[in-house]
Amino acid sequence: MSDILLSLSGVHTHIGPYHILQGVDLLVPEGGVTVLLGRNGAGKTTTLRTIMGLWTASRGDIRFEDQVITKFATPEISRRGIAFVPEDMGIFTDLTVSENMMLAASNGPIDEKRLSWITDLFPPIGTFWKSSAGTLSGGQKQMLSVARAIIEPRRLILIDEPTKGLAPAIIKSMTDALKELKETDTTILLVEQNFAMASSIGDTVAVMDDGRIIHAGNMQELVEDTALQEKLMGLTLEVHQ
Ligand SMILES: Nc1ncnc2c1ncn2[C@@H]1O[C@H](COP(=O)(O)OP(=O)(O)OP(=O)(O)O)[C@@H](O)[C@H]1O
Repeated sequence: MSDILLSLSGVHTHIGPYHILQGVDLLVPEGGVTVLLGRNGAGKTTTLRTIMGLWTASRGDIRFEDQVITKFATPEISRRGIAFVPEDMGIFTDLTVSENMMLAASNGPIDEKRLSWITDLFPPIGTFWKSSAGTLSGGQKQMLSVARAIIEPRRLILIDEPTKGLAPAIIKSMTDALKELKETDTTILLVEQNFAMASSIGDTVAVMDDGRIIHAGNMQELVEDTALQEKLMGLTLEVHQ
């Protein structure tokens, strides 16, 4: 079995008076892609935000590598090598693509070799380097958002629905880029509702509903087990095939 890079055990998160995560148990093995599936409102984004310290778990433990990080502040979590690509992409639309990238590089100047790898991965980053990020298409903004997150090497990247609202050709470019990223030392925890995309890239899968994980296992097993798919799909998943 692979080593576990990140684990959540019995994690509860309250947002104001609302009890959103109700005992999340999740294991993210080191290397490859873990996909988090589930219907709208299941708690996927809240799970990512809780890992990142943007919400603080009211109960339970989050362990990253050999440390409990549950109560760490977001900058500390980020320093340990976890990056977050939020659903709204979090880019600065008034700044140029290059300024967006420079601001994302917290350890000083951008490493040229890494930047050239990133522009190979996402060609629009190079093409529109001097353009305002606000003028990019939805797919290009999404690419910029992922590019910012990986401007420095990361141990783990949390990506929230990177294909939402994108055209099929752009979904393919994004999927190809994430496949290449997963061949590096970066582990990916991906929230994705597009099962065709999720199953083409995922190694392990967890399905959420009502603030809990209701299924966890190998992605290939879920792909082959149509009865289980139907049971989970009926409950939670949108299938785009
Ligand atoms: N800031 C907030 N204040 C109050 N309730 C919230 C807040 N953020 C999320 N929630 C609620 O928490 C629940 C889980 O939301 P979350 O965004 O984690 O779900 P999700 O699985 O990511 O769904 P989606 O695919 O729609 O983003 C929902 O019922 C949502 O309304």
